[in-house]
Amino acid sequence: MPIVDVAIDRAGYPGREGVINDIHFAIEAGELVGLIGPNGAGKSTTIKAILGLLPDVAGRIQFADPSGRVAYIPEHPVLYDTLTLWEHLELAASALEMDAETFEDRGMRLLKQFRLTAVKHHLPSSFSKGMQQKMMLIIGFLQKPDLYIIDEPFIGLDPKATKDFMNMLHEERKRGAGVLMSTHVLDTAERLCNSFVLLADGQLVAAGDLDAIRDQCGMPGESLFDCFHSLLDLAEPPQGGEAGR
Ligand SMILES: Nc1ncnc2c1ncn2[C@@H]1O[C@H](COP(=O)(O)OP(=O)(O)OP(=O)(O)O)[C@@H](O)[C@H]1O
Repeated sequence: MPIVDVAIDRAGYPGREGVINDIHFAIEAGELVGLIGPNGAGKSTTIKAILGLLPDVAGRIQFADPSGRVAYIPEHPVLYDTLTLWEHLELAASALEMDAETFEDRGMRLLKQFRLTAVKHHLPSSFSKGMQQKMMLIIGFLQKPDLYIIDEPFIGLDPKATKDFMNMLHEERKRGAGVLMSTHVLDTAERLCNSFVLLADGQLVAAGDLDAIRDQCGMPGESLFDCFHSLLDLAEPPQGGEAGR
């Protein structure tokens, strides 16, 4: 059984119930699934549905281990103005009921890997965007979860940090963790993800590995970027002007 089997028939918000419809996919152990789609396609709504944050979800979201851990790393950092970086990690560790020795060891190692040891006792509210994002990633890695759900990790990270982050994620996948990662950076997604879920206008447009996506748009050998745009054109014919008539 996959780490999570997502079968959302319909989900949305109070007063806007059908934002996403018929979104079905699974995340297997060790998989990195890219959640791709234009602005407003329903990526964050899908993530919220999986996390159980929406009041009404028609369908079924089934975890292999219902008591397993899910680490959600949001696109926008969540910071406490008066806590230092290390205190943020301590807060996360205490919520996870992690023992002090494991926390100290893992926390220090992650600070080193993300090159933040020197600012351990600084306030993250004074950090750059990328440094704040690294802190959120560290909090995610601290948990060693069964499933990572990561919302757009690449925008704030510099190339070195991106590489370090991907290496760490690779190690976690070898351990058996699954990853769902929403991103607009399609060339990076093409290199890293072994499977894709393409959304447009709240619907699943295509899903599977790159070859399956290529088959679905009839473009063998093409890039994810080109397949994605071809599928979007099919899903949403141009509107207005001559083309829309
Ligand atoms: N809290 C909310 N209440 C009502 N509608 C919402 C809410 N959040 C999002 N929506 C609507 O749901 C639709 C999908 O939005 P969502 O945030 O899931 O898209 P997205 O694919 O994550 O977009 P982006 O790439 O811009 O982050 C949009 O039409 C948006 O206006």
